[in-house]
Amino acid sequence: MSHHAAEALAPLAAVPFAKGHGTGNDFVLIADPEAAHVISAEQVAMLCDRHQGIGGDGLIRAVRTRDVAGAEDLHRAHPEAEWFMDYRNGDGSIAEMCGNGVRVFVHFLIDQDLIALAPGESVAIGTRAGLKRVALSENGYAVDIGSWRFTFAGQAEEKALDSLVETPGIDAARPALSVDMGNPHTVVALQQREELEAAELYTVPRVDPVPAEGTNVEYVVPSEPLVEDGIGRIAMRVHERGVGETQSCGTGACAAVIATRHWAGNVAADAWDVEVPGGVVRVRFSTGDDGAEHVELSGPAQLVAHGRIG
Ligand SMILES: N[C@@H](CCC[C@H](N)C(=O)O)C(=O)O
Repeated sequence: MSHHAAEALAPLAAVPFAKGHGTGNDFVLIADPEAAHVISAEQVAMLCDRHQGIGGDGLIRAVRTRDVAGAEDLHRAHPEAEWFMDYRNGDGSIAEMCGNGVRVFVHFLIDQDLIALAPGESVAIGTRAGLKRVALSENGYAVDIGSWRFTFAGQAEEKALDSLVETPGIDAARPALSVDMGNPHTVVALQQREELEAAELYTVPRVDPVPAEGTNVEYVVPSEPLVEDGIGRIAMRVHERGVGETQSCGTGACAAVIATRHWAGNVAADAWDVEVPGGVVRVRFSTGDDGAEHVELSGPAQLVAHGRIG
């Protein structure tokens, strides 16, 4: 670690952390039950650095919802959501939501004895994209991501749909749909598996026009057949806003299924398996208590290490 990094991280010296992942989307996790730590964007970027830090696609701080500035309404409306997922991308920027992250977050809360969760129960978690319920499932953890909408640069749904994305390694711009999952996504339709493999995701893809809040970009290819035994199947790679290429993106997988279902017309699939470089996550649709279509994401969550900073 450089002298500068050591100095910048000094206020966090000896703070315990865990390292975890969900299908290879990896995170540094810090429990902050007393809201004692202000972690700057620079400190997040240093901790997430894969060469000179712990390494991670993002950093997640577990803090009580009542202590989060900006979460007052959420706390009032849902006092049962004791814990808040304070999520930062690897570059230190703030993201509203992380589908893989919230599963790993709940696993971490259990690991730290901050909550207990029995099969059949769910826990309410505060996020910048609102309340999310997470339950144990036969597929690891399942989170109700909530409702979604097509979006584009703040326009209404009817005008929302198309954009073009240029990517090194792919010979021409490809059509894309922007989907708001609480955080922004642009899903790019590729024609075959070879294209998915050829896409070079070391640089930020050129999305035209660029959505106002920036975007995560998912590249998707349908399996053949698209639906087998009632399960839809797609393969996906992702370039995450504030990170770069990652091995998985949970909200991105939900957006990828929504876009694929739209492109494919009426698809009779109860559930969808999304193959990502780090594994497989499952996406299901249901009608929520609010009458809107909800998206459920399920998949594994693992902790691989515990340590102390500094
Ligand atoms: N990997 C996440 C999404 C993390 C946030 C994203 N990079 C953003 O800026 O919106 C997921 O699993 O959903």
